[in-house]
Amino acid sequence: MTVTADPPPVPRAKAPGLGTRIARLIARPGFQSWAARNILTRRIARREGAELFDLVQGFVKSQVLYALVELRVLHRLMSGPQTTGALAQGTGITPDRMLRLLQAGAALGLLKRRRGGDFAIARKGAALLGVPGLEQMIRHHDVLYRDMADPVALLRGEVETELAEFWPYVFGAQGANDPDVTSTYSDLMAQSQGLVAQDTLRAVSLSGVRHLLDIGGGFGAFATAAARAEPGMKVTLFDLPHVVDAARPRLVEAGLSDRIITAAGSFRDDPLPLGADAVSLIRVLYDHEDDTVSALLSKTFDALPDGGRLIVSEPMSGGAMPEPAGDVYFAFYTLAMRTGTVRSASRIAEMCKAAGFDQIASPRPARPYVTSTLTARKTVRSA
Ligand SMILES: C[S@@+](CC[C@H](N)C(=O)[O-])C[C@H]1O[C@@H](n2cnc3c(N)ncnc32)[C@H](O)[C@@H]1O
Repeated sequence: MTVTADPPPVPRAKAPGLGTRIARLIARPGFQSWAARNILTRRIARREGAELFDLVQGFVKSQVLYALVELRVLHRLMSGPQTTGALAQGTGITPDRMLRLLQAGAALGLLKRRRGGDFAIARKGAALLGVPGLEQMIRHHDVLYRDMADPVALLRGEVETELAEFWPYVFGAQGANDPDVTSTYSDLMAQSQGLVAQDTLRAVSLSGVRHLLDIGGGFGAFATAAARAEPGMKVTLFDLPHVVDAARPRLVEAGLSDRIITAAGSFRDDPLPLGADAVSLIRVLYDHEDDTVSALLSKTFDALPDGGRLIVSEPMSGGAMPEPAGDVYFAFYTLAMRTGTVRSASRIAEMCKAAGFDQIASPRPARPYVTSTLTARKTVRSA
């Protein structure tokens, strides 16, 4: 961890506003101990104290979760309640240390400690196993964890992050030609895509669309879900050559290869396929810097006919109303990727407007940690 000299003090406001005066009062240790005892404030003080401690121990919780997943404790409990000794077997972990992990898992609500001292799966633990891609996501966090070991250095841009190598396609079509690499990232993406597709299709109607162009469509999970939702609609899946090669057999397997055609290319360097009256960009923009996004939105605008629709779906920043998934997890994830960023719906709307789109709408997301959506239209104004 970098040893950081204290940054220079900021000038103290001579006539601070009410918010600052209250904050100065709350920050006094004497006030804190008074508030913890006072009958009117003690409930709030205790709740905030517990919330603060939760923030402090956040990384320990994540690492406990990682160990539970890595040791397949949740899976093993799906066969029924187990003793600590049975769960320690074959893990290389002594029973007393396994008990520590199990106690932690129970404290996190993933397991239940039973009266006899053995452990059972809890509802939340079972739900974790039922979310597609969640275990894989947790397991690849060893990389993010290392990248964030020194968050100040990460913010200063001094860390050669591993995530940047894990997702090399973001550096352009050239970096993505290793089939092993593209298949690793696309598997992880495809696992979580079902949920994203579900929430996107709930938030956005594709009714009336004849032909959808899914740019950066990965293995085709969204294309597949969209084609099933709109049986009369044709879909073109556009992505980098190796990704498209991997998507094709999946589309055949889904029995949709006649309605979903693939087009290989880079949206940076190649023209977009023409003929679609709607374009979807699902988890594509947040991988890229503003210049690339602006160029892509302009290209998309040009490729659409009058009245054409644009659908953007990805985790977003809360903007003026910061939000935990977008402004904590995804903001730092994209920082570790060293390209791209999460943007608020209003920032994406601004960029869409600059590209020529109008009728921009962003429905309230049902699960902002899964995705948020924005829609826009191309309206050609007669001179
Ligand atoms: C984060 S993934 C999202 C994939 C899919 N839409 C999903 O939500 O699962 C971003 C996708 O954009 C594709 N992509 C990245 N750069 C691209 C480029 N220059 N041209 C075309 N596709 C690109 C990647 O190959 C990848 O499939």
